[in-house]
Amino acid sequence: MDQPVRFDMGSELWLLLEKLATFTEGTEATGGVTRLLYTQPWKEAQAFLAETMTEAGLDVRFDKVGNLFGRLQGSNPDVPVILTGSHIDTVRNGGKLDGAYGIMGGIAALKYLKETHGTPIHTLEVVSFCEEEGSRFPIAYWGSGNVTGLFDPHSGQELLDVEGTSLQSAMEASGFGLRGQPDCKRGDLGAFVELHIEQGVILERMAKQIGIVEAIVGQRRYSVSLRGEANHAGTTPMNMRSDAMACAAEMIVRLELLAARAAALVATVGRIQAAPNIPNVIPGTVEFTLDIRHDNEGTLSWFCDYLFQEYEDIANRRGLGLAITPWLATTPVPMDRSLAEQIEQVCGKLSLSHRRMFSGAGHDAQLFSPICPTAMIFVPSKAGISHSPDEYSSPEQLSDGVSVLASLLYEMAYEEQAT
Ligand SMILES: NC(=O)NC(NC(N)=O)C(=O)[O-]
Ligand SMILES: [Zn+2]
Ligand SMILES: [Zn+2]
Repeated sequence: MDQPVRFDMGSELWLLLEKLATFTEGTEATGGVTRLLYTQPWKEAQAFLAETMTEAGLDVRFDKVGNLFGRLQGSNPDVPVILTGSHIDTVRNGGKLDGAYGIMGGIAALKYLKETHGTPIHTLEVVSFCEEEGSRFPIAYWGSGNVTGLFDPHSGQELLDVEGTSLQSAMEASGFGLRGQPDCKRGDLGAFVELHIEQGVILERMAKQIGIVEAIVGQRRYSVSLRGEANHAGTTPMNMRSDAMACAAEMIVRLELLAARAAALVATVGRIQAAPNIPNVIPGTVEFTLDIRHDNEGTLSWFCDYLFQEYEDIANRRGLGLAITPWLATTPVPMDRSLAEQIEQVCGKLSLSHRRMFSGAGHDAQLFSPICPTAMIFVPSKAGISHSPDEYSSPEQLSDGVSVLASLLYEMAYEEQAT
């Protein structure tokens, strides 16, 4: 490919993404998408993607945990595979693009390369990772974590969703996690490139068409459990309460105050559950989640240690029991420098404005960075909105991202690499 090609495929992409978005729990009145791991909408979406990959001329297969791969076989079986793709699961009432765009864009890129340039030297694959968000079970990156060896396919017995269903049983009910199915861990990967929406407002504010990710922030997730005493809302004087909800409220306000003081750190309480969750009963127990992120591992650790000491003091002063359970810890991860430079050059050839940046969102790419050269390509998000039905990027922006991905994959897989 002497001169990279700038596609105009955004409208087609949007049609495919709109179709993918129909695979959702309930028809959210807000137009949001809810597609959680191993649910019926998840199965239907993976089946639709398998069809789409097949129509694109790719060889299709699932691995043991339900990761879906579309393969464009290369001429040289002795060189590593170049992988692209993203995750098919969503948050509850999320958008149409987070994850889905990287899969659909990867399929479109491989389809174009096969039809235009035939067989590559390196095998190219596009993957639909079964899960990344951590929205159903207290684990994130289940898909890429099994491909990179971080997780074992049969380590999900103890992981329960809010209904008490284990990941293992949900996986088997979906036809995965069975003996004889292909293993997940890959040892043949030469690079991973993920196309994704920015999910932030920097590219829009800076009027840049492409984001080149230099690093992905570190992330910690916890469950905080408080044990007080359920009691009558009408007959229990204020100074005789062991109120788990009031304690949680004090902790959540404290979290916001401390995070606001720690530059560039973000902290979120996304879920809270009270029991017995009845208006006229003082909550005896409350459980809430913490999601804390920063681009520096030392700051992340320091902040969590400081916060949890404060939580101990608050719980002791109020006479409540406190348990803090970690369930996700990822360190800040750099992307591959030379791939970032290569993307910069592709953007130049395509006359696409671009800038280097951090990702405040987590991505499957962060699990590949330690095992092979890894890169991420961002396209702008309207008003920076994501994890919301209002998540939007224009057809032109989506198309620009695929143009960059296709040009980069061509250079990586079709051109003899300088040794
Ligand atoms: N692309 C994402 O939205 N990733 C999300 N998921 C994880 N696992 O980080 C997140 O919360 O940032
Ligand atoms: Zn997400
Ligand atoms: Zn994502």
